[in-house]
Amino acid sequence: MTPTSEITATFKILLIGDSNVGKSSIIRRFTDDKFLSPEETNATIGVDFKVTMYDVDDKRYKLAIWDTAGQERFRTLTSSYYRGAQGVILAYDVSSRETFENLENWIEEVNTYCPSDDVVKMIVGNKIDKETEERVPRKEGFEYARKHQTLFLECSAKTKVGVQQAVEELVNKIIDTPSLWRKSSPTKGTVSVDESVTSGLGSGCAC
Ligand SMILES: Nc1nc2c(ncn2[C@@H]2O[C@H](COP(=O)(O)OP(=O)(O)OP(=O)(O)O)[C@@H](O)[C@H]2O)c(=O)[nH]1
Repeated sequence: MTPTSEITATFKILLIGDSNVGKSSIIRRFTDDKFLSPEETNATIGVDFKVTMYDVDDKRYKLAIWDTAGQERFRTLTSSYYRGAQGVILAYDVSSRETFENLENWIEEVNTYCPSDDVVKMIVGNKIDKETEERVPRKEGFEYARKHQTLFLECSAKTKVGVQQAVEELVNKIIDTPSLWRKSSPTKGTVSVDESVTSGLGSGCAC
């Protein structure tokens, strides 16, 4: 595939979920194919984001993936995180039932800030490499996602399993739902993007 350098659209994707479930690690694995050891990771403060390209069907999409703090005290300006987002990944840690149960609060937050028709949601159970008897069964995660009409996948940022698939499945769903991102642009014949996506980029740290 030789995608043109023209960007068809920019998508804003948000990762939310309890502290320590591995949101930053999922993003780092997806964008840099790296995993940092526990000693090397720090809690996210406020919000951070990474920008990466996604090529599919000879088209190029720009992904701005926002990494939000799980810790309440580091969460500020919550409503602005959601502005202009087309996709939200709600992450939990399969080895921590508490983080799974707290999805209820995160779903509520998404529903408060994003009308359900405006955003594609995906629930992701991370850390499947961890062997623990308390593991939240895959079936339970799947059923929960079905109840809330979201996509669902399990993954491990550590071993890489499922990470790329999770992000790509979400993005493909956004691409397949043009009403989420297309603004009519009859004269140019190209897609323009909600300006709040790109204006949000200016306020973050592109590290
Ligand atoms: N075993 C295992 N550990 C992981 C995995 N993903 C992340 N971790 C570890 O879990 C810890 C938390 O990871 P982070 O990516 O910082 O978690 P976070 O959700 O971004 O945390 P906040 O920034 O506080 O919201 C770190 O010690 C990571 O090394 C995984 O897939 N498997």
